[in-house]
Amino acid sequence: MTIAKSPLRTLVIGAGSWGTALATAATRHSHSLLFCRHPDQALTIEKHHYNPRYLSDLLLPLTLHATSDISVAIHHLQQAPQQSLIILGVPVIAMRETCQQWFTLLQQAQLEHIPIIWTCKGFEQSTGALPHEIIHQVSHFPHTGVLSGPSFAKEVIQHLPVALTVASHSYLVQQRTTDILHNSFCRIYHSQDIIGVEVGGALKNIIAIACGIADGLQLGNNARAALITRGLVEITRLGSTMGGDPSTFIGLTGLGDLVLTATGDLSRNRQVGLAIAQGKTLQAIMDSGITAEGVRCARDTLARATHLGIEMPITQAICRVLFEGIPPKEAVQQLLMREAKQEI
Ligand SMILES: NC(=O)C1=CN([C@@H]2O[C@H](COP(=O)(O)OP(=O)(O)OC[C@H]3O[C@@H](n4cnc5c(N)ncnc54)[C@H](O)[C@@H]3O)[C@@H](O)[C@H]2O)C=CC1
Ligand SMILES: O=C(CO)COP(=O)(O)O
Repeated sequence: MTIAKSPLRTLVIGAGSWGTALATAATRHSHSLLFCRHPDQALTIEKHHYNPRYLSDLLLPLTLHATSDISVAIHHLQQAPQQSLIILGVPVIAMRETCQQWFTLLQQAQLEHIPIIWTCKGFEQSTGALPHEIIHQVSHFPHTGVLSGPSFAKEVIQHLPVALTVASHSYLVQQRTTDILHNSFCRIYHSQDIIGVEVGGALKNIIAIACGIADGLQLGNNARAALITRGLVEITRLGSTMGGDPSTFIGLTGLGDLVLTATGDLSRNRQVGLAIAQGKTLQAIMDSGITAEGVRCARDTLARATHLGIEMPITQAICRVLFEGIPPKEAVQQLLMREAKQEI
C-alpha cells in the first residue's frame, strides 16, 4: 500500500533527536506528523526537510510533516482516531508537563482511546516516579506503553537496522506500534514488563557514564567488559526488586541498550563520562545543554537503592565522582579495592 492510501497516522510530540528519528521511521507506514515546540523548527522541517536544532546534517523524508500548532496536531488525529498512534518523545524531565497539557486536550477531543507510547529513560526527580507512574497519575487512559531498546537516533534516521521493544498490557498498543514502526530496517518486539523495560533503560545510562570515564582514563577493554557485566548485575538487582522480570534485563532494553550506550560514542551519557575523565566539570558539561539522563538518574537510583538496602557500588562510585568531586581515578581504586566476593 502506498503511504497516500495508508489509513495509519502518527503524532510524535517532542522534536528532539529521538522524536525526529521515530517520526521519520513512522513515515514508512503512516502519515507522520512531528509536533515541535518552536515554530521556526516546524517551518524548517516542512520547507527544507531537516531539523535545525537536532541532527541538522541529516535530510528527513519529504513525507514527514511538522507543526507547532496544537490544533493542527489534534486535527491530524481526528482524521483517523481508530488508526492512530501518539509517541511522547520528550525526556523524563518534561514528561509530567507534557502529559498534563496533551492529555487534557485529547480528552476534550474524545481521543483518549488512541494508543500512546513514550520513550524517556529515567525517574522523575521530584517524585522518583517511573514514566508509567507519571502517566497513571495524570490520566487513566486505557492504551499506554513504553518503547525502548538500543537505538541511536542518527542511525535510525539513516535507516540502519534497529530492534526495539514495546512493553504494554494493551494488545492495541503493541499492535499499533508494530503496524506503524515495524519495517525492513526496524524490528519491533513485544513485552508486558513495563517496569523491567523502564528500569533497564534508566539505569544503563549510569553505567554508560562509568564506561565513558573508564575509556577516557584509558583503563582498557578488560575494565569496560567488567563494568558492563557488573553494571548489569546492579541493574538486575534493583530492577527485579522493583518488580521487573529478571529476564528483561538480558534483553534488548537491558543488556542491549547497555552495550550500545556503554560502547558507542554517539551516546551522550558515555560522552559525559569521557568529558569527566578529561577533567571537565559536571557543571560545564551540563551547561552545554546535553540530554544525559544518567546524571540525574544516578543520584535518584542511589537514594532508592540505599532505601531498599541494595548494593550498587558502580552507581555509588559514579555519584561520588559526579556530585562529591572525587577524582575518577580515586573512585576506580575504591571500586577495585573492595573485598573479594562470590561473583553470582
Ligand atoms: N536520542 C536517542 O538516540 C534516544 C533517546 N531516547 C530517549 O528519548 C527521550 C528524548 O530524547 P532525545 O530526543 O534524544 O532528547 P533531545 O534533547 O534531543 O530532545 C528533547 C526534546 O524534548 C523537548 N522538550 C524538552 N523539554 C520540554 C518541555 N519541558 N516541554 C516540552 N518539550 C520539551 C525539546 O524541545 C526537544 O524537542 C529521552 O528520554 C532519551 O533518553 C531513547 C532512545 C534513543
Ligand atoms: O538511549 C539511547 C540509545 O538507546 C541514547 O543514549 P544517550 O541518551 O546516552 O545518547
